[in-house]
Amino acid sequence: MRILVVTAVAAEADAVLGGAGSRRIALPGRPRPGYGLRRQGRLDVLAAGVGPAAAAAGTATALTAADITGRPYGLVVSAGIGGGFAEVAPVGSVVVAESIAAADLGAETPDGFLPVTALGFGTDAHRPPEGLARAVARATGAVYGPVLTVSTVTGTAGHAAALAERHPGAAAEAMEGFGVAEAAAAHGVPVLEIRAVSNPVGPRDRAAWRIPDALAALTAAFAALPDPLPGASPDVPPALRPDPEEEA
Ligand SMILES: O=C(O)c1cccc(C(=O)CC[C@H]2O[C@@H](n3cnc4c(=O)[nH]cnc43)[C@H](O)[C@@H]2O)c1
Repeated sequence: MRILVVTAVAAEADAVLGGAGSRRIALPGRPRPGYGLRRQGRLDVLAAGVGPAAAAAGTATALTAADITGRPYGLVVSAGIGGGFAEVAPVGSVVVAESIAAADLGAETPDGFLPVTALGFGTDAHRPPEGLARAVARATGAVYGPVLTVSTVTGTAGHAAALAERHPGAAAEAMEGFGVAEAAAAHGVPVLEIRAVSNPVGPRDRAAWRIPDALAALTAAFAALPDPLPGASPDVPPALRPDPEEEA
């Protein structure tokens, strides 16, 4: 099964590839310097940029290109470093997402935050295949819990507490997972999110981020992935995929 791994920056893509050789693959469009797609074995690793919009654009481009060339992906993985909710996922730990939630997509009201679904629109969370996500968490020694996608890194204890209250059991936050998951869902491809914790979610202290340690944990997690992944769907060319409308 071909797997598309989407990171924000090149350092995270390097960590996923773990220092082993990779081949650069051309994608349609004009990726900015430092961003692009590299292939190593069953993994294609794309550094697509920071934030959910860049992540969705890059992921959708790679999925469409793969479909057109008749070599579709069977799984998409959003991967990188992230903030950890200290009680659940300390710095240096790895988190595999039970759910991928758009934590700041919605409206602020005098009575608090309303998710986009409460406004009558769209989706506010994607759920990775449970058996697969749990198996990956077991194999990598990761925490299995909700991962939040935010467009603004949390910088106060108060906001961290509000997020934890709205998302019981929240393990980590990062800035791309929901964008990757939206693109994967539009293509009918399952999604996972794997985050290595570089900093606690809370009061901003950029100097305390443990980025090298988190990148090393990300490398170890990808090295520990089972091959083949248990329960992952085999490649199915898009023309042969069931039409969900017909199935309903
Ligand atoms: O400066 C470096 O060497 C470096 C290496 C790898 C990654 C970075 C980044 O700054 C990546 C930004 C990326 O990190 C995620 N992230 C990390 N911590 C948090 C957080 O507390 N809240 C939200 N996002 C976080 C995020 O996904 C960004 O894309 C630098």
